[in-house]
Amino acid sequence: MSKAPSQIPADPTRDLAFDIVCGVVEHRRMLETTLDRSPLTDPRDRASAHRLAATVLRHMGSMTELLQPLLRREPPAPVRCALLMGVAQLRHLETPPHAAVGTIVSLLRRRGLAPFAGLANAVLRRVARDGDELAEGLDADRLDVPAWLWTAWGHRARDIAAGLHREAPIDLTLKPGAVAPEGGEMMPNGSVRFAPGTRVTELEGFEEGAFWVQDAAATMPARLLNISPGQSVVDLCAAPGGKTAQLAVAGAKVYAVEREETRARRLKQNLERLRLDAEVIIADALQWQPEEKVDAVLLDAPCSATGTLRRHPDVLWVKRPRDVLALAKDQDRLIDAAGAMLKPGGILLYAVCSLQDEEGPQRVAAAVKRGWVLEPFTAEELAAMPETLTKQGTFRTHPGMWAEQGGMDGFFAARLRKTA
Ligand SMILES: C[S@@+](CC[C@H](N)C(=O)[O-])C[C@H]1O[C@@H](n2cnc3c(N)ncnc32)[C@H](O)[C@@H]1O
Repeated sequence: MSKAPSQIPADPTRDLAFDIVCGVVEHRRMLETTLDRSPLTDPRDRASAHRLAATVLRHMGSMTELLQPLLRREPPAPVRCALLMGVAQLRHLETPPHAAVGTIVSLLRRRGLAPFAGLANAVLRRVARDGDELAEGLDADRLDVPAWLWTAWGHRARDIAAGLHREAPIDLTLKPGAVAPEGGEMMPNGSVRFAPGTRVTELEGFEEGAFWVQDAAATMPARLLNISPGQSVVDLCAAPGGKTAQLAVAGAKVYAVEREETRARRLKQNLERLRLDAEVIIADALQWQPEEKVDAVLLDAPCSATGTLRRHPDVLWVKRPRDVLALAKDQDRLIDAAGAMLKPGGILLYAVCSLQDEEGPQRVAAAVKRGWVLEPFTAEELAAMPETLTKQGTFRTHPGMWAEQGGMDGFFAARLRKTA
């Protein structure tokens, strides 16, 4: 006899993970959007739901392929999502088989999908028993990346895909003179690296503002601006403020421009915790102008964020090629808006956390055609990460780099000089 819904044990973590996965698969809804809407408040439950959903999204292509021979006909999308959660628990999260199967059967019953409970029970038991055999010969790296991205990444695709299968570590940037919290690994660029999932608010020095969270690759654009104390810098698209903090530490007069009010509030809070000074301006970078022209602009432009897929695997299945083209147009506009803020001869450091050529090298080539001059980075400037210097003198990273030490986010950066 099937259980009445009220007798089925509650499981808010898996309910939220299910909502996240279904949101991505059925509605192309970003993971954070579902998380923001969730009434679940306990931070540990939210973190567990996030981890389960992210694991599904990270391995979705290969797990879909693994399930294929076990399904006689295509199940409804929510049932497929629940099955994928079951496979993720069994094959990637080391959940004991009875729990992995039982929790998914209960989930289906709670969510009005009881007629599929038997199917889930049979399919997941089979995966628990014969999973290794079913996975044999599957090219997980290839299957877990949508075809359009695989093609766009060219010869780097396999290395990037392998990097995406690893959970991202947590990197800290230290304030000058601060002592690194215990347990971290010092990286060649000076970042201190901790294991994925580390709770930074519990690390020594957090309250005192000794550090902020920033991927090793993300530290480079602000550094490559080579700002001198007293220079004026506009940080465009600034929240949550990792790069603003670096510019403030360098002794610049910093104007941090952010369009979203809630994100600007977070930026202010971060600066307060770090006891650093910058003028935070809530404005659209396309409209705002400083009262006086500045020496430099750092533009960390809004982008497809494919460089941060390790942390945001939903982007794999939510973004489409046309999103990249639309973003590229905005990036051109932002580059020229930055030009209007600069003194003649001023420097623009253009950066995106994207792996796509359209948002990186192609934007720089287009800017050069419009009169900007590319000022190549030197080998000395990138001595800590020599593999990131391209032939053109731009900076480029991807998640397959530093593979032995846990990888890094994908970033692109170029230095452009305003001519007149
Ligand atoms: C990639 S994040 C920036 C990360 C940030 N630079 C850092 O290092 O912490 C992009 C930010 O740009 C903001 N943004 C997007 N378009 C904008 C615009 N036209 N004007 C100002 N801010 C914008 C977004 O709200 C978002 O906070």
